[in-house]
This record gives sequence, C-alpha cells and structure tokens, in this order.
Amino acid sequence: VEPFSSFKIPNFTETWNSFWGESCNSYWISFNQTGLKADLENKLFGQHIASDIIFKSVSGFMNDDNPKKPLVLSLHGPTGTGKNFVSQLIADNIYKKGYHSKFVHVFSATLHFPHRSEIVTYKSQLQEWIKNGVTNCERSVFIFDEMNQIPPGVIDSIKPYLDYGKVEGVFFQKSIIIFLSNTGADQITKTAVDFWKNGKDREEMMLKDFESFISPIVFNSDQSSFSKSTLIDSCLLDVFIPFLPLEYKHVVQCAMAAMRDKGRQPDENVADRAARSLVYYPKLEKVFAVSGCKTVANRVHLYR
Ligand SMILES: Nc1ncnc2c1ncn2[C@@H]1O[C@H](COP(=O)(O)OP(=O)(O)OP(=O)(O)O)[C@@H](O)[C@H]1O
Repeated sequence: VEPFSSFKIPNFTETWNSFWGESCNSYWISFNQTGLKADLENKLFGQHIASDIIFKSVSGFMNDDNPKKPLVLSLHGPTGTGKNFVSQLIADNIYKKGYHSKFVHVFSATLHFPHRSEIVTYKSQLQEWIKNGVTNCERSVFIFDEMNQIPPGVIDSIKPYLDYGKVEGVFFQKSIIIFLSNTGADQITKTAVDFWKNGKDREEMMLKDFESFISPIVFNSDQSSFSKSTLIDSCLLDVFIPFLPLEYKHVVQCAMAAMRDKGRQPDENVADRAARSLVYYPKLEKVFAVSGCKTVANRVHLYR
C-alpha cells in the first residue's frame, strides 16, 4: 500500500496540455536561461567562444518581448566540434519537447536541396516552409545544416523574412535562424594550431581572432551558399560563431558523456582508449582530433 505522502494529485494543466498535444503556448515554449547556461558549461566541451556568444545572444533575444528582427546565428567550424549539438542545446532550453518539437525545423542540403538545377523550385518551397512554420508559431527555430552545400541563391529567398519583422501579415521577428557550415574551418583550424604552436592557452583565443577572416571567407568562398549572398551584403547575419577543433582531453570528455548518456558507468580507462583510437593532427604533434567528437560515442562500445 502506498504511503499517503507519496499519493500525487494529477496536475490539471499538465494533463490538459498533454491531452491536446504540443501547441504554441507558454506551457510548451518557455526559455530556460539557467538551463542553457548550465548545458553550455557542462555539456559543450572546448568551445569557450561559442558558448559565451551563444548564451549572450540567445538570452538577450529570448528575453526581449518585442525584437525588431529574427536572431540569425552562423556557426562555422570543422566536423564533429559541436555545431549540431549546440543547436540541440538551444532547442532543449526553449521547447518542452526540445529538438523534437514541431516548432524546430531542420533543413539539410543533401536532403532538401540536392540538385543545383532545381534552385527556382527550392526558393519558393523554402519561402513556403518558413512562412507556414512561422504562421503556426512565431517562436520557431529554423536550422540549416550543411549550409556550404546549399545551392547558392536558395537562402537569399528568405532575405525579406530576416530583414523585416512582418511580411504579408506574418510576423518573423521572434524566430531563430541557425546556419551550420564548414566554411572557414581551415582558417579556424590554422588559427588554433598557430596558437598552440606559439605556446598560447586555448582560452586566450577570442572572437576577434576569427572575425576578421570568417566573414570575407564566407562571402568569397566559391562553394559557399553565402557566396555573393545578399544576406551578408546587407548584414543580416547577427553573429559568426567559430567552433574550434577539439583536443584529446575534450574527446575524453565526450566519451565519458556518451557512456553516461547510455546509462553506463563512465570509465576513464575506456574513454582514454576510445579517444586514443582516433586520428589527430598536425601529423607530428597530434593535438587536434580530425573528426572531433563525431565517432567517439560509438567507439566506447569497443572498449569494456
Ligand atoms: N564540443 C562538443 N562538446 C560536447 N559534445 C560534442 C562536441 N562536439 C561534438 N560533440 C558530440 O559529437 C556529436 C557530433 O557532433 P556534431 O554533430 O555537433 O558536430 P558538427 O560540428 O555539427 O559536425 P558536422 O560539421 O560534421 O555536421 C554530438 O552529437 C555530440 O555528442
């Protein structure tokens, strides 16, 4: 028999909202600033610049009841360094259903925009998707993965939505748009390697060490969707956020987190072996993991 103290009265609000399913209201959408800070500090490894800028820009934006335009973040860096992961952390701290919320829309170049010959169709499709998304809920998040592979010009079709608060009676200024790309990764990596070679601390790297080259590179790069983009031309991207290559110690942290996520007791010995099984560069010094933390979660299964 259950003790009286453990008897729970059903929560009416919770039951009511769960019954009707996810809606665009404060029960399902509520920004957790402390949660975002804690997640960035405890779950995202080795990205002090990204962590700081993302916290400040997302908090500032979400706490503003009347923003003038959507928040547009552009995340750049090598593979497996946490660009997708951080987008999930942002969504987790806005939506009750996190990244799986129906108000989080993820577009991938290979899935949604595979053929360069279809640009005209993609442009109108994308406009329609964005318009419908925001009509359903003005607090929507749109994530564009593999941005560097989206055919040039497609993204420019959403410029009016980023530019003005309201288009054709639809309000866009409360949504967040996140671009993820590898454009600029080589230069970010080179800067990190140079810092390391000069004996400087990783934490000494600052946004200004990257800002000067990220936006011209993004703009000029031939294979980039940002190429000749009016988004950059008209300064519609709010911040360029560099993701740094990850070191052995960060990969160990990722391996420990992966074990924890899988309900396994984290084991430093296993994490060390999984991290050491990866390939590192520069060739001689072997400081940065070529694929970041991308494959380490699966590798922890190999060592028991
Ligand atoms: N900095 C990090 N801190 C914690 N975990 C990380 C980090 N980077 C990567 N990971 C882990 O590795 C997985 C793969 O990383 P993620 O997909 O975010 O990489 P990415 O930078 O988006 O790479 P790509 O450019 O190839 O898409 C994540 O789901 C996460 O578990």
